Amino acid sequence: MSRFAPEHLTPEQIEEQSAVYGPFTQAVRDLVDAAIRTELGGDDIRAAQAAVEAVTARLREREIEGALGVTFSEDGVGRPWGNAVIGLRNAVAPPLVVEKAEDGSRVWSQFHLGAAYEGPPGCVHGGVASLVLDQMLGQAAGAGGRPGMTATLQVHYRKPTPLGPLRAEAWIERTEGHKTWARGELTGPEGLCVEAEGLFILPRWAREPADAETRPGFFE
Ligand SMILES: CCCCCCCCCC(=O)SCCNC(=O)CCNC(=O)[C@H](O)C(C)(C)COP(=O)(O)OP(=O)(O)OC[C@H]1O[C@@H](n2cnc3c(N)ncnc32)[C@H](O)[C@@H]1OP(=O)(O)O
Repeated sequence: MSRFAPEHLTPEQIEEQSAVYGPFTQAVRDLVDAAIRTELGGDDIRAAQAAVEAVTARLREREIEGALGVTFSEDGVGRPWGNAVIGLRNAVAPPLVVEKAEDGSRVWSQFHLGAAYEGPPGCVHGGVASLVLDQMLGQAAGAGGRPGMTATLQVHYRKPTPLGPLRAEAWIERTEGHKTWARGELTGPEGLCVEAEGLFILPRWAREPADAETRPGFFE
């Protein structure tokens, strides 16, 4: 749990970093998509591999140890840039841009899942649907002032989820002490595909006063 770190950047510095890393990460996503779908072969692919390996070696000249974690500015706004679903700097993330209702009662996102997320032919992998809904339910809990970690997640696959444009929505169902039950759904152009319900718990280390010094801003 050491990767919740304060990093006091000004809004201008954050904007500057987003403007650099956001488009770069999108270019890496495009590379992944192109690598899956290209019909080139042989020498063209060997040349592309050498070019990609050269870029990777250049990037590794200066890198952090381990994962990116979540960094926070003084105003408490977090930057989960390494997150697998919403991370601005994570090319594995679609990424989802999550919107929330002003009163915090719901969150939703419209996004696109392409070839990199395929399970059944032409359809979203079930684990990816579950990944997206886990994040959305967690964000619904957070938006309602009830942040927590996923304790349970039950996923109901109602019909295959087509790759392409999708919408996810989530909300808090009920609360009890440090427990929050959230629900959500993933819909495609033809309607509901996946539903999920989950239990989110504010962990003991984040809620006990004895741990206040080590409590990350993430859970405040
Ligand atoms: C704004 C934020 C937006 C962020 C969105 C993030 C979305 C992404 C979400 C994730 O992917 S989180 C990663 C996946 N989840 C985990 O890795 C969680 C791993 N498990 C834990 O860290 C702890 O087990 C957990 C936080 C779930 C509970 O730890 P606690 O130390 O709080 O447990 P404690 O023993 O104090 O139990 C508190 C209560 O919860 C209950 N409980 C604990 N674990 C449970 C469980 N797994 N299922 C059901 N109930 C559980 C426990 O019985 C008890 O109930 P009672 O108060 O009624 O006695």
